[in-house]
Amino acid sequence: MTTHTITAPSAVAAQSITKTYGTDDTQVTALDDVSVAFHPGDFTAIMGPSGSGKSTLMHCLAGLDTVDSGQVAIGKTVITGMSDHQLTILRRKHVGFIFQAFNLVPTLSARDNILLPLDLAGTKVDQAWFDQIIEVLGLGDRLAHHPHELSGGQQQRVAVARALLTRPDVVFADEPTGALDSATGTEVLQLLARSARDMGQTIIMVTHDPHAAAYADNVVLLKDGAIVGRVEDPTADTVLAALAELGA
Ligand SMILES: Nc1ncnc2c1ncn2[C@@H]1O[C@H](COP(=O)(O)OP(=O)(O)OP(=O)(O)O)[C@@H](O)[C@H]1O
Repeated sequence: MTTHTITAPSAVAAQSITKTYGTDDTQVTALDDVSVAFHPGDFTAIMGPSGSGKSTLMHCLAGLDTVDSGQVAIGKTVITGMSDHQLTILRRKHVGFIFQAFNLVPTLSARDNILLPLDLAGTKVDQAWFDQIIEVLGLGDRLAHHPHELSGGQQQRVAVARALLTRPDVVFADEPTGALDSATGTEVLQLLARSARDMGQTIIMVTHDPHAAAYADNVVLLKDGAIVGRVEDPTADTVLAALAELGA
């Protein structure tokens, strides 16, 4: 694999990325010359009105979608221009995902779901790290259970464990509490905040919920495919005010 290194100490960085969908009069500029860097150990929320480009940005940063121009780097590796195969391998080792719908494999136990990315990457489990994550997430007595035997919150904790186990450069969380009741959602958000604070995990979370964003260290605000602001040390109130200013 050909890799290029960049000097910036970012976990993830985008340099002048542009992404359009469609052609001619149906053309939509989903991302318009976006540059942004996410520092190691930071928990960042991406917010903005519907259609502002949040999902597109996350997909481009994660190497799930290509950019028209500009560059994306994960860790020290520029991923722009990589083949699908190269991206798949890179994602297995360097990126974790947490989705609203959990995306667990129904036929596998919680333990095997958590170990799946390591198995796919052919990497040996770091048992001490596994034990620590399981303890922090309170999953010790649930490891033999299958997803349908777990509550929504437990399933999402399994998804969080799966995302953290490879010690990825970055975890992308897409509305991770969208399918959870508010108490369980709070628990998952606290775990994410803790994994950033205590484990140095970089987390980028797309959310519509100002209360969820308040668990992040900072919020990046998108509008019409461009970054239009940031909220540092957000609270639900400061995020709501910033969104109101955007007309969201
Ligand atoms: N596959 C696609 N084909 C055509 N247009 C698309 C595609 N994906 C996204 N878009 C358009 O790109 C723009 C940004 O979409 P995106 O899904 O990134 O926004 P978002 O902020 O995540 O929205 P939401 O909050 O509603 O999920 C929108 O105008 C959308 O219609």
